[in-house]
Amino acid sequence: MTKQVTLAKGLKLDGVSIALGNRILLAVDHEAAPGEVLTIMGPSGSGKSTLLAYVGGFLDPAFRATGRVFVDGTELTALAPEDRHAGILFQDPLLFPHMSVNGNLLFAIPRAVRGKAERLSLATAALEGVGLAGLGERDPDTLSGGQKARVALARVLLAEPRALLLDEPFSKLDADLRQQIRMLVFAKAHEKGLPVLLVTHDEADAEAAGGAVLRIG
Ligand SMILES: Nc1ncnc2c1ncn2[C@@H]1O[C@H](COP(=O)(O)OP(=O)(O)OP(=O)(O)O)[C@@H](O)[C@H]1O
Repeated sequence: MTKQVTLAKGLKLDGVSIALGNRILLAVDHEAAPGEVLTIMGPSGSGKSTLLAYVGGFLDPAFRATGRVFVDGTELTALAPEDRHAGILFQDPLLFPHMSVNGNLLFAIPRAVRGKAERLSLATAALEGVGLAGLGERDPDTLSGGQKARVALARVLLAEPRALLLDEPFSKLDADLRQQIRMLVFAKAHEKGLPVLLVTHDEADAEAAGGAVLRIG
């Protein structure tokens, strides 16, 4: 019989186990509240990115995974990857270089938002929300590292994610900037009630995140 899941809001990793060949890479069971950052730490190769891939629906077929992942009571693992709406940030902001900042932002807005003016106003508000008002026409290559990270955050939020999956997104930023950007990311997640899975090697990130720390490996 299927186990009942009682968590109504937030993220639940329900008996998640991932194996590579005959080796169990990781086994986790955890719940995180909406807006809570669940930090995942562990040595290189312990499976941190693999866990994010399982949640997001892009796990390489070389792995065997079992267990269920819920966000706000919806089982993500029962949905196709494109229906999971996981917002992902990597080390690199991965902005589209051939589009302006606004182009990058407009690209992320769901197609259900049809009006051109409405789309532009959402993009403008998102840019303002990350402290970059007025930079919409800029080419991403002309932005600083911190500004690129802010655009990447605005873009991921515009896609209306159910949860944020962060794979060492602050690791290329220097200390001051790192602190600014991570506080901005955590504040936005909290404001929008988004659960967050944060992969990091940095204890200061985990401390700033303020939530539980899952140590694997
Ligand atoms: N496509 C794949 N096929 C086979 N093995 C893989 C594949 N992708 C990753 N691995 C292996 O799975 C293990 C977990 O990798 P993963 O990238 O999740 O580790 P990680 O904890 O995120 O490491 P790091 O901190 O170095 O980023 C590693 O041993 C890695 O070599």
